[in-house]
Amino acid sequence: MPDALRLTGLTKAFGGKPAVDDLSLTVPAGSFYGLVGLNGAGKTTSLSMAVGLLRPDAGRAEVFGVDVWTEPERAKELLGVLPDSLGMPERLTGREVLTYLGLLRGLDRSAVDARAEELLTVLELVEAEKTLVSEYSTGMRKKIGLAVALLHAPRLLVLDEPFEAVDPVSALTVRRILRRFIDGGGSVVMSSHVMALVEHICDHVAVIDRGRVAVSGTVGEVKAGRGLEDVFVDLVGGRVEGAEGLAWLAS
Ligand SMILES: Nc1ncnc2c1ncn2[C@@H]1O[C@H](COP(=O)(O)OP(=O)(O)OP(=O)(O)O)[C@@H](O)[C@H]1O
Repeated sequence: MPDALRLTGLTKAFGGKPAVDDLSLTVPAGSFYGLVGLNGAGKTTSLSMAVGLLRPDAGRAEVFGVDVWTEPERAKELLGVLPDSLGMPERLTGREVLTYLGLLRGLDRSAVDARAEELLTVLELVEAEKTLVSEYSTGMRKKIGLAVALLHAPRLLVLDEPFEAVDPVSALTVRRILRRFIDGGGSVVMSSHVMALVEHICDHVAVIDRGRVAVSGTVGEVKAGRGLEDVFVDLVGGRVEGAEGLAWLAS
């Protein structure tokens, strides 16, 4: 079986400043892959190029062997995406968003209705289903975004910080949903800043540093008997200044 995601030499600069620099990464089918890195390391830019939301300056992105840029329609059938900033139809309710996007993706009405019902229930958005998306909290937006990503039963989920701002109970639900998705043959790539979470739920991890892959592999290989946080800080944290200044805070 082809790899779920294969990124080869992805490169992107903004205003001449490299954000992603010749980044290559392979996500095996069936894996739960975590991407970690400091703020501004290039995770969102890489994931956006990986799913066809941002055109790379150079490099390729393939989903199950399908090139995201030359065969976008085929690739998008295989992909479920939770982007960093959700461009949602703000004047629709959560249910309306699911119905609208489900029909747009070619699902028939009864399938859309049944799946929307189930997703809203499982993600505990039933109370909010009459509320316009513009009035959703940050965590609710993440959850409806995840529902949108799952709606057409993709084979690969690409999730930019899916747990950010999600309450602990919902986080557990999302973890269960993702686990079930993997157990059913799906593959997941997600970015996160929470090392403990990545260590616990992912089987593969890549540390992104200044637009490149600093290290990647199975979580066991990357950790090499240590904690993921220690490995991460050793790899990318050494140049960070401490908080020795700020003496005025103690006054
Ligand atoms: N649209 C843009 N215009 C200009 N610069 C950008 C743009 N998008 C990203 N960058 C820059 O590219 C670099 C990588 O940003 P990116 O958002 O990919 O990092 P990240 O690893 O996702 O960070 P975070 O963990 O804070 O979300 C940063 O220096 C950022 O300022």
